[in-house]
Formats: sequence, structure tokens, C-alpha cells
Amino acid sequence: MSILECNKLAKTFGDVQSLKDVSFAIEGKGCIGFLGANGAGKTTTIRIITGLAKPTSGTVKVVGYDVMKDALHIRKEIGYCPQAPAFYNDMTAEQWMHWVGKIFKLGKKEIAARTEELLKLCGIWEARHRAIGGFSGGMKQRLGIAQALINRPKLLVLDEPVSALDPMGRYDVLKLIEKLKSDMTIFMSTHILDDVERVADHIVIIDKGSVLLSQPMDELKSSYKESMIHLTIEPTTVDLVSILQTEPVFKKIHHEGNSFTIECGDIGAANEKLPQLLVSHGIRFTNYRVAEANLEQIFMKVVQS
Ligand SMILES: Nc1ncnc2c1ncn2[C@@H]1O[C@H](COP(=O)(O)OP(=O)(O)OP(=O)(O)O)[C@@H](O)[C@H]1O
Repeated sequence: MSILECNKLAKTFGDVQSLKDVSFAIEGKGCIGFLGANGAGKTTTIRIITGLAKPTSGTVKVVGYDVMKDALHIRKEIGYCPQAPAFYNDMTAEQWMHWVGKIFKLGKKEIAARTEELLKLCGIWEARHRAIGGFSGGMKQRLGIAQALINRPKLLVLDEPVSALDPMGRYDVLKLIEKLKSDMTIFMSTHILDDVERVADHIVIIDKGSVLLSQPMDELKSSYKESMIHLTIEPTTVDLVSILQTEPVFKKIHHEGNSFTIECGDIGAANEKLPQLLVSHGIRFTNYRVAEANLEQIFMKVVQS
């Protein structure tokens, strides 16, 4: 059974079609990176998944329950932390967690135990008696995550959890996500691709309101394995570009003077062919380096194609 399943979600606001066709399914635990440019439709999708907005058409299921029809049940299964979680700033972190526990109708003992467990997990236990108003952005985000976990949800939804944070805050929140993802499914929107590349096991790309791709990270990387070879050669009169252009495995050749960047179809075949060609034409090289496509290059290719 899928943990999260969006089926043909569409949403219009007056004349604006925010979502056209958002369809994807996620199974199992781990971190899902939900990627898209500004205005692609990430927040609208997240608001529908968490039951905060209704789609114009289409359905969302969380652990098999329809978000619109089984709203009460879904509340137990989803934890949600918005980009800028709001708190009562005069409260301490501990008071806040107790307050949230009461909203979820947990018993006193359970609230106390859960508060200790979650504040420790999220690295805020030492600061539990401090007023939230004095917390850094990263601490507030981690407290927002702790709060979202009070009800032991199977799905944790995070809207841009690191975008507004400084490098230290981002590091702490990503470390926390890394720790949590073995116990639950984390659906996290972001446009910071370096960060998502570090923690995500599955990628969903949305553009102009439609999902373009939904794939496990390792599969995605190997299907876009189209890699590049960076090569610097010693000065020569041999026309290397013309030689490379006769071999289909070298798809695109960029060069500036003696430095070449060669986009390859099959990196294995290219890695065999290129040294042979260099040797047979008596070309010496000073630098030879293979670079795999990173998530940013993959994202640009998917969105631009
Ligand atoms: N309440 C609304 N009324 C009108 N248009 C809206 C509303 N909410 C969203 N939109 C439009 O829907 C589209 C998708 O917006 P959304 O906020 O979901 O994108 P996003 O991917 O989260 O962008 P960002 O990264 O900038 O937050 C945008 O064109 C936006 O202007």
C-alpha cells in the first residue's frame, strides 16, 4: 500500500491554474524531495495533502485513506511543519509541546514522555525552559518538526524546511531529517537541490502544476548517468574535435583552447574509447576527470526537455 498517493490533482484559483496534473505514489519509509521552481505548485500540493486546501479535482490518499473523506483519520497519520512555523513566543519549548499534546488529547504522562523524547531527538532539550521568542530560525524549525511528530505520524510533511535558514541551521535540520527518515516517510519540498541531494531517497519534480518525474534517487541518477569527461590536453596540431565528432558516444563537445568538456551517452564506452583515440593520435593529456550528472543538472534537463 502506498503511504502517499496523489491522483490527477488539479487546482484553480479564479483564472489561475495552480495545479494541472499532480500524480505520483510513494511507498515505504525514507525522504522524498519535492522539487520545483518558484510558482511550480509545491505549496498548493502540500496544502491539499495536509487537508488545508481542497483540490478542484483529483484525490489524495495517505496510508490508504482519502484526505477529503477521512479527514479525522488522516489527522493521526500526518505531521506537518510549514516553512515558518508559528508559536506563542512567550511560551517555553516545553510548555509549547505540552500545549500541542493537549490539542491531540494525549494523557499527561504521555505528553511528558513524548516532550522529553522529541525535544531530545530534535536537539532542543537543553533549551526547553527558554522562551521560544529567543530561538534561532533553525531551533524554531526543529521545534516545529518536534511538534509535528507528537502524534507519531507515518507521514511527515515539511514545506521548505531549510530555505530560510543559515548554513548552521540548515545543517542541523538536515541532520535531523537524516535521523528521522528511517522511521517514517518524510515528504519535503525545497528548491535547494544540494540539500535534497544529501538526504532524499526519492525525487518528485513538479513544473507548471504538473508532475514531470517521480523516481528513486539512485534510479534517477543512473537513468541520467549521461556523464561528462573533463579533459585537458597538451598543445597539438591534431584536430581533436573533428575526431571526437565521428564517434556517436561523444554527444556534445565544448572546448576552450586545450580544455574540453565532453558529454557522453554511455560513460563506460566513452571511457574506453577516449584514451584509445588519444593514444592513437599521439595526444598527451594533463587532466582527465569523469563527472556524473548531479541533481541540479538532472533537474534542469527534466524541466527544460
Ligand atoms: N491563493 C491563490 N490565489 C491565486 N493564485 C495562487 C494562490 N495560491 C497559489 N497561486 C498560484 O499558483 C501557482 C503555484 O503556487 P505555489 O505557491 O503552489 O508554488 P510553489 O511551487 O510553492 O512556489 P514557491 O517556491 O515560490 O513557494 C503560482 O502561480 C501562484 O501564483
